[in-house]
Amino acid sequence: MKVVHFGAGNIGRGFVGLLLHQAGYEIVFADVADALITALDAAESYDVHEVGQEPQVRRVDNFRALNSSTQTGRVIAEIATADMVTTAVGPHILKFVAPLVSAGIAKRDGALAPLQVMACENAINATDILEAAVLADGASDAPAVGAKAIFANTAVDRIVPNQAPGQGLDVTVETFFEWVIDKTPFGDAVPQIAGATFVEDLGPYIERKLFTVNTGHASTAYLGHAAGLEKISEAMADPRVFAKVAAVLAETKSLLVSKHGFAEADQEAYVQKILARFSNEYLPDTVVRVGRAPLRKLSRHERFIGPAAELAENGIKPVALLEAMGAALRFNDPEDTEAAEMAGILAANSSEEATAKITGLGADHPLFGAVELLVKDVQAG
Ligand SMILES: NC(=O)c1ccc[n+]([C@@H]2O[C@H](COP(=O)([O-])OP(=O)(O)OC[C@H]3O[C@@H](n4cnc5c(N)ncnc54)[C@H](O)[C@@H]3O)[C@@H](O)[C@H]2O)c1
Ligand SMILES: O=P(O)(O)OC[C@@H](O)[C@@H](O)[C@H](O)[C@H](O)CO
Repeated sequence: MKVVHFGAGNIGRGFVGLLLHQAGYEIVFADVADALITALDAAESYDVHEVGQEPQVRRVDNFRALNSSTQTGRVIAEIATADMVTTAVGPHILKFVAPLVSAGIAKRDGALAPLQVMACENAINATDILEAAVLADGASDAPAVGAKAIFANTAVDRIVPNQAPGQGLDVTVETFFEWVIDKTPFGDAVPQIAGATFVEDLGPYIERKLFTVNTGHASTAYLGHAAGLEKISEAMADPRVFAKVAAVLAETKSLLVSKHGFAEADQEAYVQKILARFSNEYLPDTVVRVGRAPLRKLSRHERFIGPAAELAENGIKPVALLEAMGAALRFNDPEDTEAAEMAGILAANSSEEATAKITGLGADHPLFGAVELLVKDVQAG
């Protein structure tokens, strides 16, 4: 069995690559970072260091690596004969990967079993985004794509920080992981991946993950950054940040319990587990990594506006979420291009225009006025 995996970064090597290796797949990593691809292709193996309680080291081998910007023909040929394509590149990058997936599907022998495509990104239904881009590419018409490939949404959860310089290809990760995959597109050909969970209705799991793990994580990052802290575990050790993050997760918990029918006690246990994961002091994770790309994180259906808008629609003011969003609007990591873009939007627009541009909310939405007040506050300096 062979998988072509786009994105040989943190989650690509430290989670998707590891689980698919353990499931017996040969991995062809495809990435645009030339030094990384050269090193991976020359290596026999790399190690995944799981840190925290019950630490482990796991070895990954049986892989090759290709540069997906300079070796496109070879990447397409690999996809044409692969069993699976996965991605971990970032939701905004899927449109750049799609033409290669589309060409690989077009080249595929119709007698082969359908290619199984899964985008492993932090976004609601990321695989649907990739599928839409593959269809828009037009190398094959929709019935031909439908006959030769199946697309399954997934929710992936494992904290993988940026890796220390000098660590080579090895990856440090937390011990916890969860990979939930929509079972319905696979029919009788559900892949055997130890550790992955296949479910009939993925929607609640994706929202639970994004609006608990990622909402809480981003809140920790922005509130920690505002407090002058560098590491996520340091932010969690600050009682004021911790209390605010816990309050954010109490708000999203109330939404998730009422919307999806998760048992209150189960969701509370999930929240407590996540707070402990953020506090893992063996994990060298930083507020700038977790806070990266604030415009993406503040967009309409993402981890802040998504749950806060639904709470407001239900007549509930999301107080703690709004405080975390205020910190997000002030995120000013000089290395982050979206932070600079956000500062430009805040400087060049009225509060109403900036609120609409950053959040995608309509001026008549019940959350709009409260977010506009945050925007005004940031604009006032
Ligand atoms: N790191 C985590 O804790 C974590 C956990 C769950 C999900 N995710 C999600 O996984 C995705 C990747 O995150 P990450 O932390 O691994 O980021 P990363 O920056 O470590 O890795 C992304 C990789 O994609 C590569 N890339 C960029 N453009 C590409 C292109 N056009 N073609 C092929 N490769 C390309 C980059 O060179 C990089 O190696 C994101 O959607 C993220 O939200 C991350
Ligand atoms: O990857 P992002 O930028 O969407 O979010 C940053 C972190 O919250 C994220 O990478 C988490 O570490 C991960 O989602 C845990 O499963």
